[in-house]
Amino acid sequence: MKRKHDQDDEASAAVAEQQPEKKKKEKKEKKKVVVVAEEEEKELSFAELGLDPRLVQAVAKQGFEKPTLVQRKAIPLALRGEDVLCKAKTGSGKTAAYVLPVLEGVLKRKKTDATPYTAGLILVPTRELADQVHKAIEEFSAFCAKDVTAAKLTENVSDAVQRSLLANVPDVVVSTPARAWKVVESGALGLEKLEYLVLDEADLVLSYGYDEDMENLARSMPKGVQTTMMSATLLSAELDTLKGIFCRNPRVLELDEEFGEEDEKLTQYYVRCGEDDKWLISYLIFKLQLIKGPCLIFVGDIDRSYRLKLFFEQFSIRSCILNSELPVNTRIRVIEEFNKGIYDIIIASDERSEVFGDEKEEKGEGEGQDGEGGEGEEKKGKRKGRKGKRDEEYGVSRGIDFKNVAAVVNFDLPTSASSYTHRVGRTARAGRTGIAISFVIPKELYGKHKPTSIKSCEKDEKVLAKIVRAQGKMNRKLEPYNFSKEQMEAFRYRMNDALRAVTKVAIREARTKELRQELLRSETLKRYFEENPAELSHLRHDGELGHKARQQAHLKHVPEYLLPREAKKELTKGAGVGFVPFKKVDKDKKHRGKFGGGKGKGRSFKVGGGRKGDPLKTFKVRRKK
Ligand SMILES: Nc1ncnc2c1ncn2[C@@H]1O[C@H](COP(=O)(O)OP(=O)(O)OP(=O)(O)O)[C@@H](O)[C@H]1O
Repeated sequence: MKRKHDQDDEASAAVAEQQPEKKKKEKKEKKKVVVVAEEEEKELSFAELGLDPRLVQAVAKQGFEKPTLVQRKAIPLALRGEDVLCKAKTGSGKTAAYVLPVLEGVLKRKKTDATPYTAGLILVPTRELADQVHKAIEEFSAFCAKDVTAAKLTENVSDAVQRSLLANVPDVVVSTPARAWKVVESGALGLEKLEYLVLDEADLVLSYGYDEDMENLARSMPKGVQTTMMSATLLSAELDTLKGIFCRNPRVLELDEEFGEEDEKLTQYYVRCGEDDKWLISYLIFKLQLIKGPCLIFVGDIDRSYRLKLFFEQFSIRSCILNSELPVNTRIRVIEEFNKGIYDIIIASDERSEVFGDEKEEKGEGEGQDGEGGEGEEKKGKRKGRKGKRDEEYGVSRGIDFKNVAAVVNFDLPTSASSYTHRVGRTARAGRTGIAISFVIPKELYGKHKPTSIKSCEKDEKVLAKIVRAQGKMNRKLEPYNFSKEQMEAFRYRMNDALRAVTKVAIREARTKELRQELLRSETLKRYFEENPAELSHLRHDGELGHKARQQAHLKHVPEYLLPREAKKELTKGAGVGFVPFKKVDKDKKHRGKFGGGKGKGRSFKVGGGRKGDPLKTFKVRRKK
């Protein structure tokens, strides 16, 4: 990729020659940043950061009492006009850290110059994220809506509509790189007066195959655009590429190290078990309500998500699906409804970050020898050409602010440590506590239960080792859990019954049915169907055919005699928000927040409603020695 500030080849070669010098200088710079950061450690308020009172008012309206670490560090630098390259953990408040300075800049300029032009461009890797960032801008500019306007370019709208949206000359545009380039190329969006550029989830913006769009966009911008780049996971190679393209001398903020173990709000467990056991354990966890509160379950692919949903339905466990096949409006609606508390369980297949997660990491950690590197190459080949019904701009584990998630369950482990970091980052956000549970298939058990086997789990143990290392670098740790086999066995026949009912045909039918329903709901297709009623009736008629998973009434209830005494109590108490522990509650430890939780080894969880018992205790859950 070419540099925005210097596209001349000779100059680039000269820059390359100066690399060692540059690196030394950068090292010094980085040290300088850490020192600056320490000096600024005083906990400033939003007003003290130098923000416009209208922005401060909006921030207060959202209930933000004081800036988070990343906001305290990044906002002053950005307000001073510096380029910022920032790595801070998931859920730490990066959105406000980059949005507020852009809004501040626009407001300040408008006091003396009201000329309309697009001054800020915020690039994000997915449409869901663009929608979320746009909403955040609307909230932060609630008290200055007349002075700052923003548009997002990710709606499923026609080019004409998008053109008219841009004809109003929004101050800030939020988009994926592909869409931004499309409108710049068509002349609908002018970047000649651009002042602020933000790349959120910066590493992913590169790895999503947006290279060409980024290159084109960089060429269309004036020199000296102030650039901010944010991510929770940035490897040094990516940092270098991004710095090379967009920044001259960015201030680098790496905020991970500043979190000690005592600050940790995320509790992480992994469960080593057989392929069918994870279905059994998941059934128990959700049927016995051992996890309460909103929960995200990640699975390896789309078919698997429907399979798990249908499997859960056999037991009357309700869940909804999120995947790249669903129309973008549906995905956004699902996220909104989950955040409003309409659904408690989302089963998400995170195909997109799965596809690109490994390559970077293999390179970054120098561990491409285990066979995954080759797979990466194959994936790379697919990257540009992969077109079809799945959305190329989909992603749920990156950046989406699912609210108050009590637990993230990696039903299928992701294939990279960075993908894991982002998935578990959907919980324990903004200072709340959260829990992550990951199923890991030991090598000797992989492929032993064909009906539930999935290729992506073949190297679970190797991936787990990488995850443990990566989390260790962030002062986080994963702890093992073992479930008592004997206690689980009583439920196994029910699980097998349910699994048998969820046939491939039932999955296919569920998948097409859901898609069909969403298409019928789609606003953009309404007019088309009005004009083509025959197509609509065909779609509806089609919906009446096909197969369903066999419904088995006896599975919907857990018979009394199967229930461990304490778990029975939980079921009859009804749903209450709170996490029910996997182990004995230590009476000496205090309740630490809405979902319970604590820190360090031997941490304990408050049982919802102050209950004494621990239902999972009855499963003889124990930590491995
Ligand atoms: N100063 C603050 N005080 C309280 N809550 C905050 C503050 N800043 C942000 N939040 C809240 O924290 C949550 C996470 O913020 P945000 O989505 O910006 O995190 P992030 O760092 O971008 O996460 P990710 O890496 O997953 O993208 C949001 O719900 C947001 O409203």
